Amino acid sequence: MQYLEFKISCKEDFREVLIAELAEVGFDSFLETDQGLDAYIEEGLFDREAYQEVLEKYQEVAHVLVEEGVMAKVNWNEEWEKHYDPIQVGEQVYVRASFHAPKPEIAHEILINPKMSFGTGHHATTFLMLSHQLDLDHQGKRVIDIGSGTGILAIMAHKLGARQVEAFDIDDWCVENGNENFDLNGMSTVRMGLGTVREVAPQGIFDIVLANINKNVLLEEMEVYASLLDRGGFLLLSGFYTHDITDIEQKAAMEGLRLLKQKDKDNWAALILEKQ
Ligand SMILES: C[S@@+](CC[C@H](N)C(=O)[O-])C[C@H]1O[C@@H](n2cnc3c(N)ncnc32)[C@H](O)[C@@H]1O
Repeated sequence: MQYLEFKISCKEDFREVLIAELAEVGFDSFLETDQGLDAYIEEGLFDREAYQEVLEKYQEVAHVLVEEGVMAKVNWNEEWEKHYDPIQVGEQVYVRASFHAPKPEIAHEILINPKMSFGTGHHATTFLMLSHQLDLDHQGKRVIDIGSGTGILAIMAHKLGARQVEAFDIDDWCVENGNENFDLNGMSTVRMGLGTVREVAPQGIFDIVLANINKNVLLEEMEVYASLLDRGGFLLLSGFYTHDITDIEQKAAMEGLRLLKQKDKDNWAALILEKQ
């Protein structure tokens, strides 16, 4: 597989935001550098217009240093080992890779070897979703994770006692990596599916629906999420900014979902909504 590499100069404060935006248009790997970011995308997936739209949005803070150079596949495991530190969420959750030392004193340890997928807990949206999950009783519950990335939220649900966990993502690299992470966390009976919620068309009804994607996808798919939930069930959403909460809340209300709780970090928001 050939990759395009973009060297983007970017102020440190905006790196996370830019990574999230570029991930949405198909970039799947990032390395932070002294000057900003190196961002990578599979050659066949590169959509110049979508990429330029993101950079234009952040033109105050980001510019391309060097246009793409086609390169051979990078050894991401090696790169991740250099750049990925464990992270703790509250008192009870510790996210680490298999090459980090364990912390047995913490209640829930999540093993993530991220490779090319999004979801290590470092990004505010993942962190907020995990924090919301800790506030919800998962014991014996049916949980579905839409846009699962590394599978981190699905794994959290399993660790918190969910009896049924389903997960899927539109990116086949995430599916491959997610399944590896499920195996690492004792979830080898759970397999990540490939596709959008409409394509996968999950069967049955759920107590908790998790979706950390982006504003447009969430608004567009909200009615499907609502239809998957049992009455009294919870929808956890993230992937949008605090200034988008009203739009998300209004759309949710149209689908019979009431806002229960909100958290934010670095301008990113995450909500818990309840199905009426
Ligand atoms: C922001 S990441 C979240 C990953 C992980 N769930 C987390 O919380 O860290 C969003 C993920 O959603 C996937 N995605 C984007 N659009 C999607 C869609 N319509 N349906 C399912 N997955 C989607 C992306 O491939 C990406 O892995």
